Parts: sequence; C-alpha cells; structure tokens
Amino acid sequence: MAGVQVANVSRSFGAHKALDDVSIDFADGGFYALLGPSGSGKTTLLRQIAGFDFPDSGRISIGGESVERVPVEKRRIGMVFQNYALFPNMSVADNVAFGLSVRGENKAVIATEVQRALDLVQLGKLGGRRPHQLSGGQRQRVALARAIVTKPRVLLLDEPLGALDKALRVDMQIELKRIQREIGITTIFVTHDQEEALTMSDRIGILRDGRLVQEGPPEEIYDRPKSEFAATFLGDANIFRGDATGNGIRLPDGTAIAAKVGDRLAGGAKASCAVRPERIRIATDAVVSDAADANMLKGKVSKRIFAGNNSTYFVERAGQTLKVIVQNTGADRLAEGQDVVLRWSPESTVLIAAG
Ligand SMILES: Nc1ncnc2c1ncn2[C@@H]1O[C@H](COP(=O)(O)OP(=O)(O)OP(=O)(O)O)[C@@H](O)[C@H]1O
Repeated sequence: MAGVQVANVSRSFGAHKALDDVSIDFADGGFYALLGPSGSGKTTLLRQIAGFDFPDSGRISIGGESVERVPVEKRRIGMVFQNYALFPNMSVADNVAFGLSVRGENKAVIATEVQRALDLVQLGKLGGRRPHQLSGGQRQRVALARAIVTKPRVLLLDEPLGALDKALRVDMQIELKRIQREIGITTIFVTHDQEEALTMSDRIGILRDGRLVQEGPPEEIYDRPKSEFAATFLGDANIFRGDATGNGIRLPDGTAIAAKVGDRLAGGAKASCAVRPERIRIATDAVVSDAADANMLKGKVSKRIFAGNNSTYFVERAGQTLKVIVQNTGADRLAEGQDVVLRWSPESTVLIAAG
C-alpha cells in the first residue's frame, strides 16, 4: 500500500487552468473524497495520479516515489469509473481475470485470485455469468473486483456509484467502505454527492475552478468552513454579511451577531457569518430557553416543508430568507405567516473573511 502526494500540480488546457497549484497529501490507507462543482478539476486530478495525463508543473509521488516518468500500467493503480465498461462477451470471472492474464500470471494463480476478489465483493457464486445477466449494482461490484484483483497500491474511483439508484447506492456505499477497510487500500473517490462524501470518507478536499479551497476531515469542514463557498457547497448554511466587530459581525440594520470563541477578524472589514439550519432554534416568543443562545433575530415564517422526521422552515427577515431545520417531535407546528424568534449560540456561528 502507499500514500499519494500531490504537490503544486497545475494543468491547463489552452487558456483554461483545470488545476491551479493543487497540493494534497492522501494518507496511506485513507479514504479521501474529492468534491466540487462540475468542471472544478476532480477528474483531471485523478487522471494526473493515474498517469493518463501529465501536469504542466508540480510533483506527484506514490509511496514516496516520484511517478512523473512512470507509465499508467506501472503505477499499480486500480480504477473504477461510472462507466465501468465490462467486456460483454466475457464471463464475470474472465472480466475480473483480465488484468492478471495480461500480466501473464499462471492459470492456477489467476483462478485463486479471481475467486478471492469475487468473494470480497460477494459475487463468489456468479463468476460464470455474463455482465448482462447481472444487476447494475452487481456489475459495479465486478468492476471493483477487476480493479482490486491485481493488488494495486491505490484505488481511484470516479463517480463509481453515479449510475445506481438511491437505495442501491446506499448499499454500495456501505459495501465499498467495508471492502476498502478490509484491504486497507488508499482510496481517492470523486463524487458529486456531498452526503456520500460526508459519510464515507476520512478526509474531504473541495475543489473550485481548479483550486483546492479547503481540505480536512468531514466534521472539520462542516463545522469550520473557511469560505462562504465551502459552507454552502458542503451542507446548507445561512450566510449573514456585515462588518467585522472582532469576534462577530454587525448586520447593516445594526444587529450584532457573535461568533464562536477564537474566530476573530479586525473590526470594520467586510465579513460573513455562517450558521447551519439545524443549529437555529425557532419559537413564537423571545423567551430565553438557553442562555447560551445569545444570537437572536426576529422574522416571519414564509414556508414550511414537512419531510417526515424533520421540517424545514423558511423565515423572512430584512430581505433575507433564512432556513431552519427542526426535528419533528410532535410538538406544536408553526404556521406560515407566523412571527417567530430565531435563537442560536455563538458556538454555532463561524466567522468568515470576505473574498
Ligand atoms: N482534455 C481536455 N481538453 C480541454 N479541456 C479539458 C480537458 N479535460 C478537462 N478539460 C476542462 O478542464 C476543466 C476540469 O474538468 P474535469 O473533468 O476535471 O472536471 P470535474 O470536476 O471532474 O467535472 P465533472 O464533475 O463534471 O466530472 C473543465 O472545464 C473541462 O472542460
């Protein structure tokens, strides 16, 4: 196994910078998700690591060894893409065996390794089938078995679950995580699905316009986004904009919002505060239920969306629509048009510099 180091990698296509000075350390045995809008450079980064494409500048090493001059087939990387392209006229077992056959392994070794890989993806009994006799999820498992049978050092997954429906996708997320743990392989995973990134990975990197905007464990990015973009791209956030007051901001109407301890920006600078919708309490009066909820705003409910275990309230206030998510406890529901008071703690408020 091996970690992957990407250092100051840039790659342009004509005038377009697909990757702009990206540095990420993918830890040995870690599960790493790359998130970002369409066109932000995720696939381009995977292609540099795989060796399908080469950086204009920067370094890439795998297991501490520089791979700039190492061709794709020598990098010992396993890959699974959304469009996994199994050979339709070959059996499942022969599909999985392909990489080993090309390498010229002997038949007995191939049979053992193929069976082991198929068992790992829980398709041990289906080796004799053809791809068209499998479900979408099973085909995706074959693609995974094919990628890991050669014992790669690194697994690159580009939207591997993108073609699956929601329920199957969730099953495969659990399965993929189990397999990754079992073989302990460094895995780099590209996804559009933020929930998938949050639940599966040890670390997340968010790309925007070819630049890495933030990188860290899921909890850290969710709880301490460094930009409005990161706050709203990973999860939902209410963004308040105003002038920094040191440990918070003042909104244009004079209301002060206090941020978490340690968040400080020089007074007077333009700044924002991000607050997750589930951190805000909504009530019909200003009774202080918890002294820690020092931030307070008044507003009017414009819409309520019921979603079973929770409800989302949209609250209008000073030309802004705020979002509040409340667990459904069966207690009184607030009606549309009702005046409400929103309260939340400075601890739930992240101060972000403008820009
Ligand atoms: N071979 C190429 N030639 C020209 N432009 C390219 C090439 N490959 C990628 N690009 C451009 O580089 C940018 C990054 O593309 P990339 O495929 O890495 O994005 P992505 O984040 O993976 O997007 P998506 O989520 O849509 O797959 C895009 O603007 C894309 O059009």
